[in-house]
Amino acid sequence: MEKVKDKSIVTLINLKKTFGKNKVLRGLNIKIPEKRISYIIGRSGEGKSVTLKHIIGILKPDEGEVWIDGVAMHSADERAWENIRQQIGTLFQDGALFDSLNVFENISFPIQNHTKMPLEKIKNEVKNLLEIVGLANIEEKFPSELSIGERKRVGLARALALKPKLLLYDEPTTSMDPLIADLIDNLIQNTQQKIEGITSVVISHDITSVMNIAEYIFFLHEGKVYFEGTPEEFQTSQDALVKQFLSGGRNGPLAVPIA
Ligand SMILES: Nc1ncnc2c1ncn2[C@@H]1O[C@H](COP(=O)(O)OP(=O)(O)OP(=O)(O)O)[C@@H](O)[C@H]1O
Repeated sequence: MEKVKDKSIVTLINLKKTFGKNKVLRGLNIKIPEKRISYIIGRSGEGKSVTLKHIIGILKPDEGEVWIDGVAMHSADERAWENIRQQIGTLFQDGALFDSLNVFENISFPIQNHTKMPLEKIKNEVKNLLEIVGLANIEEKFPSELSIGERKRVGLARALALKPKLLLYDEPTTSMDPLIADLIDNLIQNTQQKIEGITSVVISHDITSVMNIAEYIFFLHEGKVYFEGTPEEFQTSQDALVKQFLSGGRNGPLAVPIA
């Protein structure tokens, strides 16, 4: 299989994706740095989720290249995608837990599906995963008995179950009150610190979270990366669009405010 030399875990090259007349990605270039927390940000509808879906292979590009961990996924078959997806943990907006399964069954689901680990070991593993996300002794509970924050934590524990190299968060703090948003920001940061070598990618338009915890930022606009850099570079940018995004204001080149 084709390999690249660079060490970025995800590289998207000149990615193009159109739905009907809607040109969503128009030549997107992204190189996600390894072992850091990167944010992909931008206005609603700019293609953040579409980008994420290309990274997990739910969507295929019309044009362009998707490289994951050195493998050319744009020319890969479904089997190769299944293999690579085992290295990717995804935390969807609502945690995406199975309502009819308890916490133990939810977290152990990927382990039971993809490994032959004996039950006793799985029990230990689930306990460890719960510990990483700051929970204990809730294995028997069902999702309906959990708070939003707990559901997110359980979703994260499940995303971590197969020890992924890459962790994707889809709008983790959207429509959360500021206290829960803070808690989730801490969770993202703690997870990054606790799991050696992991790379985190967060899709967000929550500018507070971005500035609190991003180590690197990609700002999408009109189907491309309009600006990329560290939070400091973002904050000191004199670009009118970047400044408007930061302030969330109505005044600036963006016709509609951000959030
Ligand atoms: N499967 C699809 N079929 C048709 N159009 C789609 C599909 N998926 C996304 N789109 C369109 O692509 C555009 C970008 O959507 P996307 O969900 O990536 O935006 P976003 O930047 O994540 O926005 P938000 O912050 O609101 O979630 C939208 O206009 C959306 O309607």
